[in-house]
Amino acid sequence: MEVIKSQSFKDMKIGPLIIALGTFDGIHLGHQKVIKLAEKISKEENIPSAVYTFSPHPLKVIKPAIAPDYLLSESQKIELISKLGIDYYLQQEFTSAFSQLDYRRFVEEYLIKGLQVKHIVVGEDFKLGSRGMGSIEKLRELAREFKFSITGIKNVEEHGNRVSSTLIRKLISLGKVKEVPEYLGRYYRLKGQVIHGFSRGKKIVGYPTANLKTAVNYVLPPRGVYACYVYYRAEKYKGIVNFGVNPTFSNNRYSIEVHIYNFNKNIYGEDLCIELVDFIRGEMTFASIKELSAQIKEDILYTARLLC
Ligand SMILES: Cc1cc2nc3c(=O)[nH]c(=O)nc-3n(C[C@H](O)[C@H](O)[C@H](O)COP(=O)(O)O)c2cc1C
Ligand SMILES: Nc1ncnc2c1ncn2[C@@H]1O[C@H](COP(=O)(O)OP(=O)(O)OP(=O)(O)O)[C@@H](O)[C@H]1O
Repeated sequence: MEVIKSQSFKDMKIGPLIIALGTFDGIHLGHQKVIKLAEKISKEENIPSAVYTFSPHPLKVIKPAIAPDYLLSESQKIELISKLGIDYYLQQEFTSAFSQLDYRRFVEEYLIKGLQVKHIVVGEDFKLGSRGMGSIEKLRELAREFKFSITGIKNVEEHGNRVSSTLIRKLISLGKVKEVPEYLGRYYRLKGQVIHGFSRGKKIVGYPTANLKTAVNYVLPPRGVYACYVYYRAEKYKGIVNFGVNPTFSNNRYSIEVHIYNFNKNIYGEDLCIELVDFIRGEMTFASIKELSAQIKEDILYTARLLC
């Protein structure tokens, strides 16, 4: 898959293309259906496929106060889209000027004249352009005028809920990580680099932990302990991760730290990916380090049985 990032795809002569359009933070079950259909049409018509997406998240520019944190880093998003067989990843830099572009000009100048788009796939309630004026009905009118095709996919739902990035963010922020795969299609994954903590884990508490500096500002679950799988250099391990400020100690600093089972390598500076499987307990303040260590021991035994 070719990755192209640009402020304007107006003059980018890479078409004709079949595109899936949207923000796509998560690549959840709804997104996957949209992208897979674009890929299928691309094969049938023998025209390359593209995912046309925006970065940063449009709300970071339009309404920063309510802009969400991310479900995916850029590299995770690119990897997932590439696995769906798409030919081009087109990342539109979402600037304030771009946010004011109305949907008609965007379609005409960027998609039709620029990229020579032949078919657009979106969700049926997708809204495009300045103030979200470009509904699927409006896009259908433009499709007739500019002679391209458009497919609006019926909402993918699970348990009566429309699958959306917003819903998945909410589940995570409520600690309901176990329910996430039903909408996301996989466990929620956070990627990061192992950095130095206070070096208390192994020496004082008795359990070594890898402190993670995340690749992006991920949506975070409530402070506490979670069962997880850990990926290190393509190997999968069981793990237990603590999100919090370690209130038992006085020098508080927010950290994401994971204890990997049966593992004793020095991995400072290396990349890890953790998959959140289940909530174990909230973060607690212990009267002594001995009590904290005893609780962690119990957490580790309990979590080992839970992960298979
Ligand atoms: C499974 C697990 C559970 C933890 N639970 C708590 C907790 O409830 N309260 C707390 O103060 N610290 C908790 N910790 C954090 C320890 O205090 C932490 O590992 C220690 O401070 C090491 O920090 P460092 O990596 O900065 O050296 C937990 C750590 C792990 C691995
Ligand atoms: N559940 C779904 N079913 C079908 N299509 C969907 C679904 N969710 C999103 N889409 C479509 O996938 C594309 C990308 O979605 P986008 O990221 O913009 O929205 P979203 O997942 O609903 O996120 P948010 O919750 O932030 O609105 C859009 O075309 C959108 O309409």
